[in-house]
Amino acid sequence: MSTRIAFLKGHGTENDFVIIPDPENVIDLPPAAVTTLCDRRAGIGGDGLLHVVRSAAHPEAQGMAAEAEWFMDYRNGDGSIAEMCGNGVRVFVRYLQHAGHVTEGDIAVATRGGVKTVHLAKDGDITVGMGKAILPEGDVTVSVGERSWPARNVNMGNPHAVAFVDDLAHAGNLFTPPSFSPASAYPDGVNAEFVADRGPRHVALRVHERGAGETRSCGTGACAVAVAAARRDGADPAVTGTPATYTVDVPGGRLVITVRPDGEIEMTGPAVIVAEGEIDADWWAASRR
Ligand SMILES: N[C@@H](CCC[C@H](N)C(=O)O)C(=O)O
Repeated sequence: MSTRIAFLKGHGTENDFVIIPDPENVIDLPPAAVTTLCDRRAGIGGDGLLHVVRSAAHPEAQGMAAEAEWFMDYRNGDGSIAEMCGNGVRVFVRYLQHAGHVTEGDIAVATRGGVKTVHLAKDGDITVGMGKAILPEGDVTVSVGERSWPARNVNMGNPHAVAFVDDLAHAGNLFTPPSFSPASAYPDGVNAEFVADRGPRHVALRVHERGAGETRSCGTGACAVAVAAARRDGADPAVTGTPATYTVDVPGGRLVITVRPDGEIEMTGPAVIVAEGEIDADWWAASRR
């Protein structure tokens, strides 16, 4: 492996990522390397890492290579692997555009949550076909400090627990993860969204992400929230036959989510490349000892 490793930094509604372009999948990225790169003091800093690999070169994506040239090998900032990242997939495609790998149009991206179609315009916001949500049955309670709320399970490829609250401040500082009852509800961990109403079809959320802590946004989380809100509001498109569009404010900006009668979900939001550079070879070598 060459010691010259390129990186970029990007964000989507301030959910920020270290981007490591590695088309042929030759860079060794064990969890410790990911945590070091995502460290905000000793590394580059990010909620997660987007490892950009050709699908044909990655064992987890070879089966999707005929449909999607590129695989988003997404890692959480703590080094763990997640199935999907909604903000990440927009930033991933913004990177592909920046690098000249794709131009405007519909871009298929392989993820662990399946192939996603991303609509890319020359500039402006990016729309992603996020697929359908699964709503596992089961009563779950989420607690922060002295407060508890019922939570709705929504799986967007990755797991979410959505709780409607009167005031986002009631979720506390979220320095520690919320707790769940039953404690066995999420054996693989969960992303927890706390949601407050802002107006008709307009909500705001805070999120505690599995593998990252509180972040400024979560794209899959915003989709999970729109699905849960539509059910709560009697606007479930599967029942009404009419699409439901929700504006979801996150601490880092705004996402717009549309749920269609067939269950397909579209997410629209920004994606920004902030910087690019080269990782210092000595730092990289020392950080891996
Ligand atoms: N921020 C992401 C979600 C990233 C993965 C999540 N932390 C998990 O472990 O499932 C998004 O924008 O969807």
